[in-house]
Amino acid sequence: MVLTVDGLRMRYGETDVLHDVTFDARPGEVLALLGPNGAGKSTTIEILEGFRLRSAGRVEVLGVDPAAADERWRSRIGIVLQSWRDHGNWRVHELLQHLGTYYAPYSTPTTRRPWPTGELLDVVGLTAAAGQKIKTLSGGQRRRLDVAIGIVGRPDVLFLDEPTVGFDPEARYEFHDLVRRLADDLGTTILLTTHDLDEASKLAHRILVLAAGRIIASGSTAQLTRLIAGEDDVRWTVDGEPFRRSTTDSTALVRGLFSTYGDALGDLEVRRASLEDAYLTLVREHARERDQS
Ligand SMILES: Nc1ncnc2c1ncn2[C@@H]1O[C@H](COP(=O)(O)OP(=O)(O)OP(=O)(O)O)[C@@H](O)[C@H]1O
Repeated sequence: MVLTVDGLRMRYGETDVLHDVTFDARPGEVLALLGPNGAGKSTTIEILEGFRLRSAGRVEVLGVDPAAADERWRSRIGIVLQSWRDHGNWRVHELLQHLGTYYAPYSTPTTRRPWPTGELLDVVGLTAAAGQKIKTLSGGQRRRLDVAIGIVGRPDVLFLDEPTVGFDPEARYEFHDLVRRLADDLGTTILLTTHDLDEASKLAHRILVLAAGRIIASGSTAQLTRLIAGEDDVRWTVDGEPFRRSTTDSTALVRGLFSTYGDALGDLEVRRASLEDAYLTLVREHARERDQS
């Protein structure tokens, strides 16, 4: 396993913000951590990055406890922080070239470090902005630079905290493509947090839903949507009069409608349950249970 998290707990002062969080990740797996504000996503990711000391539990990243990790371990970890604000007067390619030098001693025959600047600029779509000063970049270009900084050392594990905030649709599409290539072609294991359910659904092999410091569900998009009963929303008209029903078996319902109404049936619409429905149901049910206990 590339990531192993077992019984992770985190307490700030008197408040427990992570209770018994357990999950793992295989090489090349993309995991998305979803959850409402304050659920503990950033805290979890910061513990895995070695930036926060946990209160209890076992955590291993590439077989090493991040709390006791050395520079060699750090050279294999990529982190995309919220936004790079330093070095405004540096040019994009200069900064990447400079940061890349830190990784050179950790190059191996199988993983050449750092990523050559020209290739990296191309991969993140910043070739045209290579000579620009960082302070002149647009918000989206800055975010692409953040991603480039995160992967300049060709990490084995990449942590992305809300990576596409502020991206336009094209930048988002390209970023998704990049994440998929990192995972599929290079075997990079990726843990990302996002509030964008569509993003989680497109990118992640597995989604972990975190609510109030606990993982309340995990699985692929299809598995999570299947967890929720009474999901599909079916609408139709009979002689112009509208009807609507929720059902777990829309195929059987539609078959019945055709046999009962034949040609009088119109405007048939079946809306499959989405990850959003599943997510909202899970989080609301969990909040209700907590309020009752
Ligand atoms: N340094 C800190 N000291 C005390 N409490 C903190 C600290 N950092 C975070 N918290 C609390 O821990 C809880 C989890 O916060 P965290 O930032 O991990 O959530 P999150 O899921 O990333 O939220 P968001 O979606 O809003 O980014 C919150 O209740 C937050 O107020």
